[in-house]
Amino acid sequence: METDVTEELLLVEEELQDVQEQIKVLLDRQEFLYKKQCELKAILEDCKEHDNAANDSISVEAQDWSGTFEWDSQAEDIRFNIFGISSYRANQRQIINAVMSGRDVLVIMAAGGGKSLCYQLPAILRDGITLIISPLLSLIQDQVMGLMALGIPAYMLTSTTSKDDEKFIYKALEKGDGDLKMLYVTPEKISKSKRFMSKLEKCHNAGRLALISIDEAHCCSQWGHDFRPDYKNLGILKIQFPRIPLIALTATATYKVQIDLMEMLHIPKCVKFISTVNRPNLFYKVQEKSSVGKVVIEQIAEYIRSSYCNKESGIIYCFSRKECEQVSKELREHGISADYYHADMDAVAREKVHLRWSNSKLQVIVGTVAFGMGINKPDVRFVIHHSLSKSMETYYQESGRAGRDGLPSECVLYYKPSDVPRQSSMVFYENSGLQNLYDIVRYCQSKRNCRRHAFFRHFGEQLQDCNGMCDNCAYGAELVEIDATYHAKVIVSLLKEMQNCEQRATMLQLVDKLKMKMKELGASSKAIPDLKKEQLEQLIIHLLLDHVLKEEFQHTAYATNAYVTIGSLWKQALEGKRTFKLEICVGQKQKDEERLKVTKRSRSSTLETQLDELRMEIACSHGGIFPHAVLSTQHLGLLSTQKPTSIEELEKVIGKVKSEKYGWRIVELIRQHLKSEESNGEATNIVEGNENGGIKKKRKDKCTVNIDSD
Ligand SMILES: Nc1ncnc2c1ncn2[C@@H]1O[C@H](COP(=O)(O)OP(=O)(O)OP(=O)(O)O)[C@@H](O)[C@H]1O
Ligand SMILES: [Mg+2]
Repeated sequence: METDVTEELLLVEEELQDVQEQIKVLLDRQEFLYKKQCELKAILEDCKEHDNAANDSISVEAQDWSGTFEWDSQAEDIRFNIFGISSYRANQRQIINAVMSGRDVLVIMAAGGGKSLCYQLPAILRDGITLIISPLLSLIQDQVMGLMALGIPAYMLTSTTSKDDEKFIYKALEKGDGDLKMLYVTPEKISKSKRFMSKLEKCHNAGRLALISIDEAHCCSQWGHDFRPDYKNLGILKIQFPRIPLIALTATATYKVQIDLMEMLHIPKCVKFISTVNRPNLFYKVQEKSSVGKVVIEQIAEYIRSSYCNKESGIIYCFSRKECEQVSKELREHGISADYYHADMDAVAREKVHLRWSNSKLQVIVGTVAFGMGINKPDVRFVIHHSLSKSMETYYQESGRAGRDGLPSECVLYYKPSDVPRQSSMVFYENSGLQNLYDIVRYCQSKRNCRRHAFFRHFGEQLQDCNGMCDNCAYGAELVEIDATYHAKVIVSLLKEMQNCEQRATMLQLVDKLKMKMKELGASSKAIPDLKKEQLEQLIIHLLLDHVLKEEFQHTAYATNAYVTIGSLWKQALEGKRTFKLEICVGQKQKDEERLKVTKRSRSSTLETQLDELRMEIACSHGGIFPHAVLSTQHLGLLSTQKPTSIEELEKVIGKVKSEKYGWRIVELIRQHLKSEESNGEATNIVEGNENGGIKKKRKDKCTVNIDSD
């Protein structure tokens, strides 16, 4: 009798424990939902307020920013002849028109979308000085150097500014002396320098303050991913200079961040331009990662060698500082020009690596997340993630550093399930850290769904066509489905047993135990296939995402360990109420040829390579400006197909300013190229000189346009 009661008591206690666990899961969920509910209610309130505000100014809001404006032809002239940009990208023209009309503007445009032009062009068009606030010295230096190279009087007032320049700037602000069009400062200048603010005030009172631009504006908001306390004080600008148009720009801002920005910067009636998060030129791919480190490096090195033999620039993101150093060392051993960048290095060493890479003297930078916002290089052709990022948002931003010039580029994420616990033990204490991580894990585990669609869903945007620009759309893997319901059951029962003995297991330990258990059970038949280690890991992750399992964490003196235990829905698996399928890749259709077809724009001729070398040489001899400030990669492509041989022809491709500055070197190189082509008998062209020193070309090849300079 007593034993019966004891047994029943045990059962009841077990069930109670079970119920308590489920309650805990539900309470966690409840707390999460309450938080979400509060956030959504706040947003709804803001929406109502903004709708009311918008109704007040409905006549102005209805303005068509793509219409005709008095500054149109002057703007076109500056766009082409100064910036060398042949046409506007989406929203650029409308934004410029809104700013020129004196409106406050909020711009949300993906990385590389061309936000700088949206304030730099009006800055040239408008009379007076434009003040630009940017968070990082390196970003400011890049911008000022690029603008100076175009002959635009742009300056910065930072800790690195010389006394003479400082004097010049203050005089220009106070008295209107000297030629100053754009002034870059960090937010600290606004919040900490009374002297600067008083000079700015004088500039404004004399009617010489034309425009205020706040770049990387998400730094204002605590809800953004890169909050900077000094950005919080920028609200003062609109209070002190209410009539000066203000443009705030950022690559990503959730609705909550947008509302926050408008409030903090005091621009409630701003015109908002929100562009898509889509980066159509980026090819997204998830690559199965070997569990052997050396194999991964070999694969990455081979990928870079074969796909980017012209030393096109790339970034590799690693999980830890140690891994960065290791990966870059091993890549060098494989003949890849690579170096590392992380927060443990001193600022000078970091800057040196960054500069070598920006000048294309180093092909690959291997960095941690510390290698972030300051990256301004437009021609990054590939971003490889050696391990997965901590969220979809971080991955979007990190991978988005590829292809800022709009040309085809690749984003490859090397994924293996055993990388998940490494990340989860870092993020579990963050607000929604695990949920965010599991979102990107879902992205990695998916072998069928469009990668691009995952981004649209994440950012709450309507789905757009991928155009075959992700691995799953371009060459879907050949998959077989394996029924892993039995394995799931064994996993749960194993973990239950361990729980009863107060034992725990990491994912790797669980896989080992599982392999032994399956052997014991004699489970290796057609119905119950023998799964490999990686496949079992994949299944465990699948069960984690489905709440059948969950992760638990324990701090030790050296690290935080992640353990796998049973999750809220463990019973469904144990009782076989749910089937679990595992998708296994058995091959990929024409893998690399397909990828290369969609992403590679092979260099059409040696001319493009020669032009690339020339732009580097010119960059060096012009005070170390960046090669892309001399000619963009798009320019290289255009020049090598159009082959202009006179300054007049060249102006039609790269605009007047660049032609005047670097034109003869470029024209000379193209002429030499045409001559050597002719003497090698490679070309079918007849090339002859004309009296202007230009070269008349009669071409048979289809990609060349006939332009005669006389
Ligand atoms: N209309 C255009 N046509 C061709 N290239 C353009 C155009 N507009 C801008 N670009 C080029 O695109 C690249 C990225 O522009 P920009 O630096 O302004 O991007 P961004 O939106 O500020 O990106 P990020 O968020 O990364 O700072 C630059 O090389 C720029 O010259
Ligand atoms: Mg920018």
